[in-house]
Amino acid sequence: MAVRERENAVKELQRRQGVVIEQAEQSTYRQHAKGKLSARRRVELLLDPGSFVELDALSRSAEGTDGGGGEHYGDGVVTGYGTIDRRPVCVFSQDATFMGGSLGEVHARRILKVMDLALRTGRPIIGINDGAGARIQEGVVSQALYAEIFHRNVKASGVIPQISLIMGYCAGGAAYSPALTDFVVMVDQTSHMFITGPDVVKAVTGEEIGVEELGGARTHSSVSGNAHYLAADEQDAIDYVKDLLSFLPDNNATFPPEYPSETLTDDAVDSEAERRPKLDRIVPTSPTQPYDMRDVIEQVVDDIGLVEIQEGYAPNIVVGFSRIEGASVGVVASQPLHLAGCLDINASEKAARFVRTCNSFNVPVLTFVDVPGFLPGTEQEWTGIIRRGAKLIYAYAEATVPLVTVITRKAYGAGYDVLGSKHLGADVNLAWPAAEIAVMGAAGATDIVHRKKLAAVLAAGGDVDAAREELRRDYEDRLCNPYVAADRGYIDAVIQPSSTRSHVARALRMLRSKRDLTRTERGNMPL
Ligand SMILES: CCCC(=O)SCCNC(=O)CCNC(=O)[C@H](O)C(C)(C)COP(=O)(O)OP(=O)(O)OC[C@H]1O[C@@H](n2cnc3c(N)ncnc32)[C@H](O)[C@@H]1OP(=O)(O)O
Repeated sequence: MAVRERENAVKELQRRQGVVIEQAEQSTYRQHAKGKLSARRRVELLLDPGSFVELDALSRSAEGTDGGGGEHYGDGVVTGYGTIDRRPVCVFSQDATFMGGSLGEVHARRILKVMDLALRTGRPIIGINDGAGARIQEGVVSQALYAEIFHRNVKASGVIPQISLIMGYCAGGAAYSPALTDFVVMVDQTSHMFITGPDVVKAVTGEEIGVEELGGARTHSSVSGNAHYLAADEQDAIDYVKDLLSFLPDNNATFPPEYPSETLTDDAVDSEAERRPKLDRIVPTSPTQPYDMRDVIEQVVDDIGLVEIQEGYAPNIVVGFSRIEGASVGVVASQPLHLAGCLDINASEKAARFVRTCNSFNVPVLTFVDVPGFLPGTEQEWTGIIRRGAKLIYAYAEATVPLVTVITRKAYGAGYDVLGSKHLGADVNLAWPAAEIAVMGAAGATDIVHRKKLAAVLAAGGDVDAAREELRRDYEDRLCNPYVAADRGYIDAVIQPSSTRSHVARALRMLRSKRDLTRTERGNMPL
């Protein structure tokens, strides 16, 4: 190539790059007018400074489908890779200022390409969704390519972490891609997800509802459970994603990163310095008085505390990530502050999904139990507590990551079995001295088991209340304590609450080498 031709070729590249920059500036201006950040700026904030490498920046939408906008690059999406906390990740970010961020052929192929790259290289993928779903002008091609994205989401499920940020509209079938990912983060007031919008809802059902109430971030964080975090603004959403990634490995064949932390000494259990005396006073003496299980968690995990997931949804169970001795741990805890910590459908599904997420990504599960059982009532029975509660049993029973369980107070009935019991495969089970491990509480059990005896006392004109109290005490002493379970090895140790952190830390340290060694395809048959 002659020198002049080469100079012209470089000039043409620079011209095209100039168009991309101009487009980006226009997009920024239009998004700011709506109180939102541009697609590119979001990527910049998410990734380490200067680490973003864009792919397909000069791709163009198929001729005639770009709304007559002339030369336009990128087709309404920014894709590429970079690093977060120096760990490589892949990313895509939809640009709502081009054809509403709708998914046309080139737009979709860019997303598919970066998803494939993430899967091939075993890197997390973060999708920033801000688009109008299938591009109407591209018809079935757009629908088909959405299905290809769903297909990739499923192939990547449990293999690499997939995180969705919703930063605008995510409407129609498009919402199923985030739903297939591990975590969905929404921004208060500016994120909206729905299968059909308010107009269609009104036309079909006659119901009048606004877009915020139908599919806003608050609705999905507290009512539907579709969102895992309600961010105050876009920066908060991005910070939460970074936090999540710090607890997860790059893929299911590796382990989460470890962070510097104070390691407990080997004689930690009796070391005064490592005791957390507040734990000895947290559980109230009355079995019906609530307390905040988060106070217990804070005393056991490292100083970073708990990064909660689905905080506003099914608050009768708390789930989230933390660290112990600098290593990731997933925490599941019944919460006596709500519904007395009963398990219901929403709590069961929330916890089951979280246990499965931890199991996919080699994160040990630490369970705290104060559960009076499953929530009674027709509403729960008719909406499937049997089938949907069983999901939690399934999740624990299939988990192969280290499982450590601490019973702080009640572990009644099926609640005992379901929440990380030894019988479902937990590795280390601990109980506090006042734990009540039994089929049910003392009052209910006394009335059922001693109904005839109490009726006889009544008929004879005796003091029924005194008789009931005596029988209740007898039940508490004989059956409603941690020692019947400890006798049989269902509980490995009854521990003083203040030494819980040391016990848990040492158990997790011992379990670090736990692997699923029972896979039958490696069996050595007697040939
Ligand atoms: C398997 C997947 C199947 C699906 O995705 S089905 C879902 C199909 N999508 C939809 O039903 C959403 C249709 N769009 C809307 O409801 C609204 O545009 C939406 C998302 C609520 C945003 O509303 P606004 O913020 O008021 O914006 P707007 O309506 O003025 O639109 C901005 C520009 O985007 C364009 N646009 C919106 N949705 C589009 C689409 N699906 N395909 C192609 N272009 C689309 C719209 O024409 C407008 O363009 P322009 O700026 O006027 O040139």
